[in-house]
Amino acid sequence: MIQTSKRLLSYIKYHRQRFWLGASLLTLATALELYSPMIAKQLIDQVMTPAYQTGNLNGDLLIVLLMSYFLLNLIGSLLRYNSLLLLRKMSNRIVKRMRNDLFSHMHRLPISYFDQMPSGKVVARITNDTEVLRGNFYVSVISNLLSNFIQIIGAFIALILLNRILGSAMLILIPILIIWQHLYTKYASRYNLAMREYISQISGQLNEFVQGIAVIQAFQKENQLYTEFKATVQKWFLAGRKYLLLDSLVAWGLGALLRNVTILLVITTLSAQFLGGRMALSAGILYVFIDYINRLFDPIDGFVQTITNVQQSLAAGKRIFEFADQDPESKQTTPFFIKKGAVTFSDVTFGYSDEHMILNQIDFHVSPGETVALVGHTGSGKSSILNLLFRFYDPQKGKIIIDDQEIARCNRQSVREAMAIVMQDPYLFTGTIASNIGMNRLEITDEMIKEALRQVGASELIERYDKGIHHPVVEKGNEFSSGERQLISFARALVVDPKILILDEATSHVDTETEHMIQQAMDVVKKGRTTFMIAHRLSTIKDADQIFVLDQGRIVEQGNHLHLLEQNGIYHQMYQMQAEQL
Ligand SMILES: Nc1ncnc2c1ncn2[C@@H]1O[C@H](COP(=O)(O)OP(=O)(O)OP(=O)(O)O)[C@@H](O)[C@H]1O
Repeated sequence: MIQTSKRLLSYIKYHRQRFWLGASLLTLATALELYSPMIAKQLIDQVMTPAYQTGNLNGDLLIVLLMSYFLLNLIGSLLRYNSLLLLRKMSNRIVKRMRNDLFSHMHRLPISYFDQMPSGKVVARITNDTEVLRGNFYVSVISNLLSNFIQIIGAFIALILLNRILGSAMLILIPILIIWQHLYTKYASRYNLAMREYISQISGQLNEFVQGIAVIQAFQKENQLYTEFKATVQKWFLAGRKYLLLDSLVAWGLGALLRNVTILLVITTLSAQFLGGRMALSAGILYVFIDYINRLFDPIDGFVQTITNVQQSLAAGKRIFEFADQDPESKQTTPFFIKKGAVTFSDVTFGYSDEHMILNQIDFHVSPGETVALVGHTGSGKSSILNLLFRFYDPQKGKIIIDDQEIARCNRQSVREAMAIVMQDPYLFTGTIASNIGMNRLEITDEMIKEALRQVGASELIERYDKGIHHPVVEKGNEFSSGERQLISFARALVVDPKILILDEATSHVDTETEHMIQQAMDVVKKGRTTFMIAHRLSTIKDADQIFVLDQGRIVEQGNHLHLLEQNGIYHQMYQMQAEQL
């Protein structure tokens, strides 16, 4: 908690001037407002009481005091307004910085982090949690704590100056309030944290629902997901109810009770000070005493809300820092240079977790320009080999060497830049056809993009739209067929002219005609490059120079198509089965 508060406060250092100016204005505003009951006291004791007793009204003094009261409060309001403005500006800037930092941190995290973390939770860290800090912490918490603190101290000093004994006696309120706040904080934080956790789960479920809406509807999973969603909302509701009950009881019920009892005790004590039928103190003092007691309790009531805000902010801060503290991928600086594209896997063993290995002692060598096909039953480890080659993950044991350089020792980005990958389900970004192919790299011109589209046989996409390759792409390219999305991603791979190309099951989801079109595009893209491909249809890999047959994370057969058929093993069986299905 203390650690989180310190870290949250440390962001203020970027906006020191704004903060100190805001805090000083707020202190001044609170102090000025605190002085106003003293003017009211003068008004009662020096103008109204004598006027009643003598029948003469001191008009000049009345005007001076009324004007002073008015001016004091006006200046106080203006100062408070300006200080809040400064603190809000500071808060917006801090959250802007945090969001940018978190975003850039996010894409330095290893892919394995996202395997365990639902995307909704990551989104919630960068949007909701930072928003809590913006609204609650950097404005409400800081300004309330500061002005409440000054108001409480000021009110106590004023009460002691007005009546030393009674004022000092009221210091007894301090331990009572501390115990009260302690108990409240203890129980409220439990429910508060639970509520935030459920909110985070709700946003995770929503995210999953929106992303998978097509599959959900196709498999009529709406009811099941709705039931799960309702259950989480119910948990949030129950935690919220407990929190509300506690909050109402402590914040409002007990607060009002304590305030009224204090006022009653003070009035009783003061009214006992009668001397010969006359009060020993003025009406002004009685008024000012009650006013300061109210001013003492106002921040105390507000304090409970502030504590709620502090807790919400600390919980949000804790989650943000947990995310920010995730170790980013180690950053090697050695640049990776690719000359020919020779790939060697040497005794590679790998698992997504250290306990369970998925690939075992994988050994192979691929010469520059060769086409390699990976085949095997589902879950045999084909995609995992490509994940390692592209350095989405690093192996636990063994080496992956490209052109004499061990990729695990080289800068990840430069390894990835040397290759191009065409994924099973190509992802199109919001932008245009051109930006999805050139990926906003300045060295790639419109002409190069058009040429790439022509080469993969997608000239039609250039002519179809008024804006040509600058036709907008929205919603992950839903407007395009899966074959067209595939062709766009081939053009994306082709335009960077990579030495190594990775094709993940590019033809498994399309019809025969599109497959033929994609097959032709693949032949164009593969030319002159080392290509790794996974294809479930064995007919598409007949021409591969090497075929690796995987079974339970091991290469069990290896060779070209004819060689593997002769071996009469798994490949032969798979080929026969597919031939029978045709
Ligand atoms: N991100 C991941 N985290 C944990 N385990 C994973 C992950 N990705 C894959 N696996 C596991 O690794 C094993 C091999 O998966 P892989 O995707 O490499 O197989 P594959 O041969 O490509 O299968 P398919 O043909 O179905 O795509 C599977 O048992 C799978 O459950």
